[in-house]
Amino acid sequence: MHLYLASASPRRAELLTQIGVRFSRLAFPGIDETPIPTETPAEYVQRMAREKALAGMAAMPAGEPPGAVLGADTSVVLGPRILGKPLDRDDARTMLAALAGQAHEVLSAVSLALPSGQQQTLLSTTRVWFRPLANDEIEAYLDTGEPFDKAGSYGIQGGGALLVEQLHGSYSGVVGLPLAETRQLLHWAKIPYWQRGTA
Ligand SMILES: Cc1cn([C@H]2C[C@H](O)[C@@H](COP(=O)(O)OP(=O)(O)OP(=O)(O)O)O2)c(=O)[nH]c1=O
Repeated sequence: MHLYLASASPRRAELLTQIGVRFSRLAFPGIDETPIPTETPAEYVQRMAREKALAGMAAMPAGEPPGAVLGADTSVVLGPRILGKPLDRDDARTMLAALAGQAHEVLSAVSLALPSGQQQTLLSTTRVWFRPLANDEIEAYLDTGEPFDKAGSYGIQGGGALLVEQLHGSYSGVVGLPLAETRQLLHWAKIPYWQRGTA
């Protein structure tokens, strides 16, 4: 069965390519990412991943071969707060100052929808420890431009690696696509990985 990736994130496409999966990217209209006040962060990221996969399925252009659609969502959670992508530099600064010297959780959900209507969603939780950060370091990191399209305002796969002291969980989950869980979903749908010639 063909696989479609319902994501605009270049990181998710790179991670799928890394594990040797053949797929096409699907352009789909954004979904409403507003949290429901009563849902937990774990419920929120799983709902987002599920809805992205379903929106991708609904937006599949007529004439395309039927296939499975993968969607994913990543949020940074600090205490009761869900930190999404920053609105602007001030917002990114506030997030980084809050994360400095603390542990937080990165929740990453991945969801696979099949043409039959079946769908499975899995969640990965990773604990990340940031070292303490001086204000001028936060400004210097903001100057790299890296924080602005990333949940929690950092990218562990880039210069943000220097903010992190320790991690317990899934590195790929922090980057945006938890690969152990993704492999389980691919296996469930009998979609092959470790294919040659995808990288
Ligand atoms: C914490 C962290 C997040 N991120 C990124 C992963 C996601 O792309 C982004 C979180 O936003 P998401 O809303 O999960 O995804 P997205 O809008 O980028 O892409 P999509 O089209 O699939 O909805 O933050 C990193 O790249 N590195 C990190 O260390």
